[in-house]
Amino acid sequence: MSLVTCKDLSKTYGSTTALSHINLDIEEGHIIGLLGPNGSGKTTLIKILNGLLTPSAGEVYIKEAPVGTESKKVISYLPDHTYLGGGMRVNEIIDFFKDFYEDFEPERAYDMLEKLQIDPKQKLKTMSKGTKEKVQLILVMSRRADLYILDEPIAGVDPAARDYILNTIITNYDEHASILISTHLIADIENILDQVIFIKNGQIVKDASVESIREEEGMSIDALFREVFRC
Ligand SMILES: Nc1ncnc2c1ncn2[C@@H]1O[C@H](COP(=O)(O)OP(=O)(O)OP(=O)(O)O)[C@@H](O)[C@H]1O
Repeated sequence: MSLVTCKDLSKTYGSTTALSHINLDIEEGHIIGLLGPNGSGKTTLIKILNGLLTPSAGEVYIKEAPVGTESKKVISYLPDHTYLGGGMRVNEIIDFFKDFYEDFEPERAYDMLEKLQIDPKQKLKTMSKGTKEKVQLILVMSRRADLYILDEPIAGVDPAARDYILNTIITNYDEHASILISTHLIADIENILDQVIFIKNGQIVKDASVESIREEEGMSIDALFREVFRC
């Protein structure tokens, strides 16, 4: 089943066109990189998929239904900024997630916290930026969702922890789920991707499997990105 379908989707902010006639299909069982330069429309697209922005034109379906309460239940979303109240302890946030999301599995969250040596009793506001990001990613990946949408998941995380986190991402998701990851850290992440979407000035300029790109272009995704988007 198609997890995401966008038909002729456009978004404008006043006179700025952020997305222009996007047609997109995301199927089950893929890890997809949403890649593009600054201001190309990645966050706008992600916010529309999560119902935080409404399209100016076109249609969006999540599992064949319009974006709404039901689609929010099947998408686990990591935004590009901190959204959790700083005064809470991690274990309190875990309790909150457990009440809020039927598909949240606390034991997975505690297991990942332990591996990353994060104390569940610690308050968020006393944590470093990178640790806070790790906590948020752990929470998002501890749901049994159909679609994970991660907006810049590893930007503030140190390189040693990135490997663990990426490994956690690929080992913790169900084979019927898909993950859409927006990032500028392509070299770090490309080994776990099997599909990439290149977006430029609000338009999709490439939507292909990583395998076909490596075969046809004979280069890494990082190298191709630098070529396509050379300034
Ligand atoms: N609230 C807003 N009001 C007006 N213009 C906006 C707003 N949000 C985004 N834009 C514009 O829409 C375009 C797409 O922005 P968007 O944040 O989606 O890009 P992005 O690919 O996520 O960028 P980055 O990689 O820098 O995070 C840009 O031209 C941006 O200036």
